[in-house]
Amino acid sequence: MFEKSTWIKLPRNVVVGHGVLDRAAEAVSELYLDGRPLIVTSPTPDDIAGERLRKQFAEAGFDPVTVVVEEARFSVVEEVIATARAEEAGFLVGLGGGKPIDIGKMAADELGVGFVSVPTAASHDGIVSGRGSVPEGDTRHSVAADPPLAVVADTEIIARSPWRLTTAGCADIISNYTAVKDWQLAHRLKNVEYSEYAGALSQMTAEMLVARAGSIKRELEESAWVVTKALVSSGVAMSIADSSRPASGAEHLISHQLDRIAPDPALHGHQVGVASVVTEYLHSGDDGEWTDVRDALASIDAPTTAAALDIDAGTFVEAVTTAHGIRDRYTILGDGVSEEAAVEAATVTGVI
Ligand SMILES: NC(=O)C1=CN([C@@H]2O[C@H](COP(=O)(O)OP(=O)(O)OC[C@H]3O[C@@H](n4cnc5c(N)ncnc54)[C@H](OP(=O)(O)O)[C@@H]3O)[C@@H](O)[C@H]2O)C=CC1
Ligand SMILES: O=C(CO)COP(=O)(O)O
Ligand SMILES: [Zn+2]
Repeated sequence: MFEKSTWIKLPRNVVVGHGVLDRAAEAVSELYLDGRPLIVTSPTPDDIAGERLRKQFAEAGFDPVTVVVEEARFSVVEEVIATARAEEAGFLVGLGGGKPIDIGKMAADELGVGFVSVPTAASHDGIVSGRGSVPEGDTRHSVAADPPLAVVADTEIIARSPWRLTTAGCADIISNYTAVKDWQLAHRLKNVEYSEYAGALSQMTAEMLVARAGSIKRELEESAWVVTKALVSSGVAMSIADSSRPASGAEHLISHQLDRIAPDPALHGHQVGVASVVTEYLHSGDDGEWTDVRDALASIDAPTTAAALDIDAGTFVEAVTTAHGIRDRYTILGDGVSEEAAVEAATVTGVI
């Protein structure tokens, strides 16, 4: 008897482009959400776009309220939930980078209300995905949450955000190459469920971004367009898989571990990018494709070494040798990479 079933949760309206912030109320109106919006933002995005969003919602009859968050912590998620209840918010809008978007997404999920993502930076695929991540204690990797009902990504605003945030978003996408390899490996060795559609979409997203690396330049708004579309596509792959597997393998485990042990971790996308050079080497060896991953990162101006992350060699190697233990996710790290092997891989690839 055929017993398979699937339930794919996707954003309904994805609006990307120059000046689309002014269409946020229109995108939200189409969702038939009830009640007032609580805008969850952080100081800089609030300065850049808060007033424009509030005015627009007010003119559309939405009566918005705002909460400004400064840190990504569970206690802040609880504070946002309390504010949403006190203000009788009907839905939440995350305005900013990954921090306010994740907090808004997780609070909305807990409250059982709709969530709309309005990214002002394209720093990783969490701005469109059904994952929430708060860097606290042992839960550094993400937890499932409903994906945004709508994503409104204004490339004019994103293009003006710090360049390193955009290159981090690109590197998060480039890491999909090794994430898919890890997923396929886990499928072969551990019978982990694998989705051909999600795997192919994730890999193609990385390939398309690399093919368009020539358009990814500091001064071009097209960079914001290319990376945001790729982040949406990667988010869809995760939604199809109902897991972050298509976009998160061993390179993400290493980055999550760096977040725990490095005195001053770098941006998520930059860390996963550098780690994927090493995990690609572990997958395919000396003559393998690690140089392609490194060159792809270099082509979009992302770091390719631990030093460029401002992380010392010892800390990087420690992350590689201990990352397998932080999550029940089989990858090329297996049940642990020895220190010698980690040093060898990181040295041959020029990461340390
Ligand atoms: N859900 C997921 O799958 C993932 C989630 N994450 C989470 O995302 C967060 C990191 O994301 P990231 O985007 O780097 O974090 P932030 O939201 O902290 O943004 C990074 C910085 O950029 C500033 N900023 C945002 N937009 C603009 C803009 N347009 N112009 C100028 N400055 C701007 C922010 O200002 P300000 O200081 O005012 O906020 C902040 O200082 C972490 O909390 C991490 O846990 C990371 C990876 C995956
Ligand atoms: O960052 C992500 C995908 O790019 C989310 O992955 P995690 O589930 O490892 O947090
Ligand atoms: Zn990521």
